Amino acid sequence: MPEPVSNFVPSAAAPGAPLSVALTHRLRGPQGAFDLSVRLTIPAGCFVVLTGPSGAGKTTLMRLIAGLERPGAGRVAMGTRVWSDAAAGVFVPVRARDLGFVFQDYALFPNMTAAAQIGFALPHLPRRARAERVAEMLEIAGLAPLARAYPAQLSGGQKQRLALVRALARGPGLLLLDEPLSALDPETRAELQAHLRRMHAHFGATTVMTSHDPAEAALLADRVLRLEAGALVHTPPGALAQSGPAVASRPRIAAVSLIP
Ligand SMILES: Nc1ncnc2c1ncn2[C@@H]1O[C@H](COP(=O)(O)OP(=O)(O)OP(=O)(O)O)[C@@H](O)[C@H]1O
Repeated sequence: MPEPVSNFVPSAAAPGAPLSVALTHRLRGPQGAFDLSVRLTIPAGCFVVLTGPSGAGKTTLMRLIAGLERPGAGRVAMGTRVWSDAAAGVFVPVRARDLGFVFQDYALFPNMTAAAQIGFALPHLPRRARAERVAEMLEIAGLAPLARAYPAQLSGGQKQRLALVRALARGPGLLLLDEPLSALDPETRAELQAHLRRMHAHFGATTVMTSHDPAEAALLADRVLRLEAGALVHTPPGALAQSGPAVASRPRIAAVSLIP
């Protein structure tokens, strides 16, 4: 049985902010060290899916954007706000960045109810406003009847919907989703894909999601990017459904700008 999905009507998208990344970071893989070297600009409100083989550096790139790791060199900026600039010694800690993130393993607190998990993300709000916001987010996630449930009482799809609204509760400009659907069965995964698109339309956050699934990437993304051995490579339209040629035969590109 498909999970019940909230019947809320998406509002006009609130604009996120453009994300600019120009960084280099040394990775140490099993076959030796290599550079993650990425330059891209993602326009406000754009939904980008990042694909590529295992070990290409997708998760590391997400962590560098989030501020969970410091880039070896280069700069990350969200709109006019510089989040990290290695040369200038700027590094805004993750908690001070206008972003939300969701990872494959939910990262929910096992001892907190669904409502408390969302409330935890809103410490800046007065009690009443926080309770209202929590109720609204539970409604959006289709989890209102499960407000008092603990993660162990939720299905995989419910947990991931909860993780998603928790990440969105503050209305972040940027949403980072690292393999958020890969632990789900195919039916729940399809349901969550539709849910993600609705969330994106509703909240309007600039979104970067990693996925190994080319069909999922094509379905969800405004733009699909492919990372191979630390570098972005061109992906001609239609090429994503096939397995790509070897890295060496692909044109390497120094910069991808998604600004029209
Ligand atoms: N903090 C780090 N410092 C240096 N190297 C790292 C660090 N974290 C991961 N690596 C290495 O960088 C490479 C890329 O790892 P990463 O997890 O980013 O790849 P990925 O594309 O997300 O892979 P997957 O699709 O399997 O999740 C791996 O070889 C890993 O061992």
